[in-house]
Amino acid sequence: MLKIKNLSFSYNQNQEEKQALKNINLTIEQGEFVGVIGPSGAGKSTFTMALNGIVPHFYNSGAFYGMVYVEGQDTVEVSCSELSKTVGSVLQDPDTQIVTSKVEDEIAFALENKGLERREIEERITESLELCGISSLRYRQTTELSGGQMQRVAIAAALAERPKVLVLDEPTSELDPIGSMLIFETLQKLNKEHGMTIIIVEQKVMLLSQYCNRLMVMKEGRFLLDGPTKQILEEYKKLEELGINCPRIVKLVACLKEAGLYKGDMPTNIEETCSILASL
Ligand SMILES: Nc1ncnc2c1ncn2[C@@H]1O[C@H](COP(=O)(O)OP(=O)(O)OP(=O)(O)O)[C@@H](O)[C@H]1O
Repeated sequence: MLKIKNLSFSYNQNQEEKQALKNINLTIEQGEFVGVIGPSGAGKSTFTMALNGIVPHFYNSGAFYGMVYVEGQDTVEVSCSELSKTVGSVLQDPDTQIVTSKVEDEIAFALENKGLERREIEERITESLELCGISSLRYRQTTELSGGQMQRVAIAAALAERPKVLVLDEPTSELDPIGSMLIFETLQKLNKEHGMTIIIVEQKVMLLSQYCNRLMVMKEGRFLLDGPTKQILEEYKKLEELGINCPRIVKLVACLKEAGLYKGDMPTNIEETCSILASL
């Protein structure tokens, strides 16, 4: 479980510096699959970094107020490496995350540091590469990888650690639609079968609608909307005002609602939309 109390953060101690996070209070239960959206500069990356301890540990010239508890651990009290046993992270820029020269070494790196046996490490490398659809990259040099391949290697490395909580910051930004869907399918499997808590910042709202059970909408350091996915999609007018491009299925059903032709729930996927259309 993640519990955040009165969290505020600015990157600079300067009082006039704009706060990147402003008095955030929320709880995320174990097993939730949470999508975070919001315009550029809203504070999404800063929020993810507050969950894995990068904020405040790597930004110690900043001003951090409040508390973030991850599975009962206070992120200020516990080091990032200790926290990483519970929280896996996929950063926005995989270049900054990848530290070894060969893909399989990248996956093995944290596992070796944890002192796992060679056989266990082998199993986890094979499994996580398969889950991310990149088994063929196992013996490749990391410097030869495309941006999308790097993203998948970073995700595979995080998954191999089997964290209770996985925080991902735009992990599909360099992937095509099929590659992006494959990542979401993998995350869904881990969420459903292993109860992994997933918090993902993502621009592709359609994917979030399909896979997340909760959506949180951020602007200027605050969460303006937070609730079950369907409920947040009902707020399509506010989403558009915030500059968030709603999925086409939401736009279509919104037109039906406004024309008085449909009064039910907002769909979250194509199948639900088709049955709404068929019922008309
Ligand atoms: N290293 C930093 N030093 C100073 N200010 C920063 C730093 N990183 C981010 N900020 C500021 O903090 C605020 C929140 O930025 P953040 O990157 O968290 O937003 P975001 O929603 O993730 O944006 P994007 O979608 O563009 O990645 C912005 O005003 C940004 O300029």
